Amino acid sequence: MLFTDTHIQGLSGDMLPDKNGPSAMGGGGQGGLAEHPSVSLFREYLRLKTVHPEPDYGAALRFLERMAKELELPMKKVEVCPGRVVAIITWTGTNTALQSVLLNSHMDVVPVFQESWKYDAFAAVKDAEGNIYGRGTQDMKSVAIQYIEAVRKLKAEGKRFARTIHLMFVPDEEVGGHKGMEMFVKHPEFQALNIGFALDEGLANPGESFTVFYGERCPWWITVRCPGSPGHGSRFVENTAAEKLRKIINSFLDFREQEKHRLNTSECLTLGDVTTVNMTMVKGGVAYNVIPEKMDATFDIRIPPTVNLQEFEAQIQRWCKEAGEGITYEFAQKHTNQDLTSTEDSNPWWKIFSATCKAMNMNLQKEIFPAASDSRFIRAVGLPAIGFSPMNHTPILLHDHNEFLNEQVFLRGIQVYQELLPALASLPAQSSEV
Ligand code: MET
Ligand SMILES: [Zn+2]
Ligand SMILES: [Zn+2]
Repeated sequence: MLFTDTHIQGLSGDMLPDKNGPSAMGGGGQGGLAEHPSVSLFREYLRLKTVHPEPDYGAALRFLERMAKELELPMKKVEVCPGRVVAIITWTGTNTALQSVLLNSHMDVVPVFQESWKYDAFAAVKDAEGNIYGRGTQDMKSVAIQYIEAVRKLKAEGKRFARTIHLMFVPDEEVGGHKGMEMFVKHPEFQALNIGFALDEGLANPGESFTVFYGERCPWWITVRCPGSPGHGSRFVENTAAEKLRKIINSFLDFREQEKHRLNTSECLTLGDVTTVNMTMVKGGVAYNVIPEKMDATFDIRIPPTVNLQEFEAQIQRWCKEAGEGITYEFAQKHTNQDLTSTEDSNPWWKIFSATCKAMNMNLQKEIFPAASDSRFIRAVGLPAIGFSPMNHTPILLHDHNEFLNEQVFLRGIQVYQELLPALASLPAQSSEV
């Protein structure tokens, strides 16, 4: 469906919460048309520097407090560890005995290489086509604002649903979630939310379809350490670290080549169905003419749910053994839960989610999420979760230079949640709940 100017204006008119609401934050717009207040709000959130390595979570939390106030909903803050706060805005349902719907988003974003960007990555510049540039436009500040704006609209219409809806904003997803969702799912406050189903981030789709994710690859971040004999750089020293490192790199990257070939020669495979391996750091050495006593290589490996993880680790052990004496490895990230969320009609949450999308003429492509999101921690505690960011006709640019999202695609996403939330939050009581 396409927006017309009238339609956008119509939406904006009744979405103005008050004079001090997001409309006051305005920011131009094209061709003399006032910018939609939801777009202005999105751009404001993009300008908050929640970027690693030192995200300004304070700014994000102040922003969210303001949102909760505007929505007239309570916001709870749970400090999972020092300086790491999870914020939850709750719209309580009429039947609190029922399980709730979780709308999750992370507040943090990854760093940028500013020299390679067309615009300041934290200025949220909008070009003449309505493309909004900024770190987090796709990953995933858009989704956070879409949740908020959909709830704002539904509340303004006087709606109320049986099930409670929680809007959750978590820190540190981009650095592994250890001080964020991984900790929070074990917290009593998480249990207390009584969640039945979760939505979290997905990926853009360049075509007309929308991609939805029912599982994820397991991220393994591994550093392999190769010890060796030191000596003068002019000699043929035996047992050097570099010789071992070369074999390690060859084993890992040969496997990378095989998997790449498998993906490229099979029509039915997507990135989420094969194992990727990338060497992301190499360390070692002190001087030109000193053979070092150790060298390290770090790999980012993503393993699909179909792979046997014990066998995969045994393969890594063989590679290390074959490369020489004394090689060790350690993990900075080793997720092992391979649970999937059912996309059969026997899963009532999936059934209502997919039927609601279908009713909006949205075509869904089901895939395994090739990267990792906080959904993996939600699934690991036994809850169903779907990764979904309503962005079609959009190139996949997360973590990339010039990440952008078009304002019309963004606004359409709010309408998508305006349909999805009532459907999910009105799902009748299930036999497991009574
Ligand atoms: C492995 S932790 C997740 C960080 C980020 N979302 C990624 O996929 O790289
Ligand atoms: Zn993300
Ligand atoms: Zn990311």
